[in-house]
Amino acid sequence: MNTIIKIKQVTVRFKRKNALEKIDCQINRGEVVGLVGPNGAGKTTLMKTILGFIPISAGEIAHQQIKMASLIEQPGLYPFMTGMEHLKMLAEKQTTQVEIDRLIHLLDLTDFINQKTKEYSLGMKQRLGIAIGLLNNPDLIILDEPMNGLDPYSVKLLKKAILTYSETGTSFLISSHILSELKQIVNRVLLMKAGHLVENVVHPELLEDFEDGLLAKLA
Ligand SMILES: Nc1ncnc2c1ncn2[C@@H]1O[C@H](COP(=O)(O)OP(=O)(O)OP(=O)(O)O)[C@@H](O)[C@H]1O
Repeated sequence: MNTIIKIKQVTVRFKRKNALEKIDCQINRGEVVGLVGPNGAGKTTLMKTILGFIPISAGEIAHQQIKMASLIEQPGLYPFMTGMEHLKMLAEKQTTQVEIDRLIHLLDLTDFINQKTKEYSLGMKQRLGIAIGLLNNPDLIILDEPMNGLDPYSVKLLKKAILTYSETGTSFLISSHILSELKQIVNRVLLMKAGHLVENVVHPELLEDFEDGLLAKLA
């Protein structure tokens, strides 16, 4: 298995509190990893630390030269630019119009892609944000609560996009409060509580059987 990032004994300390406590985990190429835990568990801190936005207090994050993308909170969009203008502006040289059109189709952005983003609903912004994240074929994309505020159709599109891209080698780290929300798409689930990784569920197809026990661990 091709590991693209390895988190070794990572601790993050904010003032007097450890938000992450000796976290050990890894993400493999093409893997969809869920990160589940209650409020304050440390999910966002772990994601921001992997992205290099938060300094590590102890431990190490090792990775090869990989391209990372993220969607944490709401996407930063320019209100007076259209969705298409965003995609064209942010596309790297090697990203073709065919790839842009594929993303527009996959996330069903066609009807509003030429509208200014100030006219977008929350769900439309989120779908465009995910398209932007996937735009330049990152090795790893980190999505913090991407299903928050999405209607069932948008959730379905997002899940399809995740599965499509993971099949061609993109890895995903996706956080959620809700274990069941991730069931159909993840290869593995990391459970976090109070800054600790409490479980690494390698057979998410068994989540159903163990869900009550796992939820009890998070309570
Ligand atoms: N910049 C910061 N300064 C001080 N403490 C922080 C900071 N950011 C996060 N924390 C603390 O670190 C802990 C983990 O927070 P984090 O946002 O990572 O949790 P989370 O699992 O993403 O929670 P939620 O599901 O509510 O988003 C919390 O106790 C939080 O108060």
